[in-house]
Amino acid sequence: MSTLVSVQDLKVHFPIKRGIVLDRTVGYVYAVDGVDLEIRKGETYGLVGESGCGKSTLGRAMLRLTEPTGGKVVFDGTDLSTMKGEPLRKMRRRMQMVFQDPLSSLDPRQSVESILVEGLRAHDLDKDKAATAKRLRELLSAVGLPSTSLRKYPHEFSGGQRQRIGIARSLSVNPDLIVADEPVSALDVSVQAQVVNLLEDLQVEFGLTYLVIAHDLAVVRHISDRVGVMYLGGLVEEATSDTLYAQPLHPYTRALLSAVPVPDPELEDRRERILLTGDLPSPAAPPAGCRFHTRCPWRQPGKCDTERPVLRELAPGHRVACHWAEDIRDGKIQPHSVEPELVEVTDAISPDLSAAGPASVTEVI
Ligand SMILES: Nc1ncnc2c1ncn2[C@@H]1O[C@H](COP(=O)(O)OP(=O)(O)OP(=O)(O)O)[C@@H](O)[C@H]1O
Repeated sequence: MSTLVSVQDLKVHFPIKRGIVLDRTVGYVYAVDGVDLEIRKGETYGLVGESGCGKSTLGRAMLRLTEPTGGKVVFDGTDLSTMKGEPLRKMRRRMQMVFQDPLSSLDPRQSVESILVEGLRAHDLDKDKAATAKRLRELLSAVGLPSTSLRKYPHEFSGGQRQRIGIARSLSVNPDLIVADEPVSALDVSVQAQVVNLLEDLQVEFGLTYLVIAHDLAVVRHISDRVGVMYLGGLVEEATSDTLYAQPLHPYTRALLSAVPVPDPELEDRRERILLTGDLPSPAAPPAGCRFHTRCPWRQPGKCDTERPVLRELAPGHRVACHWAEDIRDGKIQPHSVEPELVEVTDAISPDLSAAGPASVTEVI
């Protein structure tokens, strides 16, 4: 499979401003801090991690909806980082986004017809009236809604139906890539599977490539060919879905998966449970060395707190950013309890960090 998107050392650092006219930069939120990944044509790449680890920012920076601070995004052979104006707008047609909350991403004052036509108009695809009308009917039928929906407004639909409208809108311009940011987490569990199945059917029908962002490991496992795990702005592990769930190697991935119950009672009894201590550090003051070392049950004396591990390939297609991944895999080192470290936050940057977290351990396990 050839590569559709290549992300190289991507960084998004949001400045923390102070002063009466916010003219002083007193620090940065390192939301995405050096991510390398590739998404292949036709695949579904799942991105998981705790709230605030930078998943949405990475997705938005890939589409240049958020301006990267550094690094490159190459889309189908073209470097997006240097594109501007009309060429960038044209390229955007090929990359669309589906959002978490369909109610807030659809304008309540617009009918479904005008929501869909607006998407087409943005890319000059609404010139022929008859062709547009036909396209709208096709789109609704593709997402399983009747053509009578065109005259209705978002509030007249259920959550699942609204998400179908959001999906139809993103499909309207014939994209190659869809970034779906928590596409089912705002929906009732009973309709989540229907929307996931719809996304899968549409992928086959229209030859789509997906980046699915989710905190729910079960959703990601079900839908993804490959999965990347993020922690504090960096990718810590990446593998095929089956490998990642069967043999997680990074301590953080192990902790995340150890929190997921297994339906088989015998396996459930034997399930490894790793309790992470301490809060997720602030992305404005990430720990030195390995970002996970302050909470890592496998942490060793030496380089964990001084040297940031690179993402390296341990087996074909299985990349891990941990100094001790082989020893963990071979059972040469065992988890131990971790004393939570006090992370110093200076007064200059602390008040604004409420938006940046912290997330408590209970969100992980
Ligand atoms: N526009 C912005 N300005 C400043 N900080 C931001 C901005 N957008 C995101 N952040 C911060 O960047 C970090 C990463 O946020 P992001 O939304 O990408 O994480 P996430 O993993 O998608 O979390 P969630 O699932 O809660 O959305 C957070 O600390 C967030 O507060």
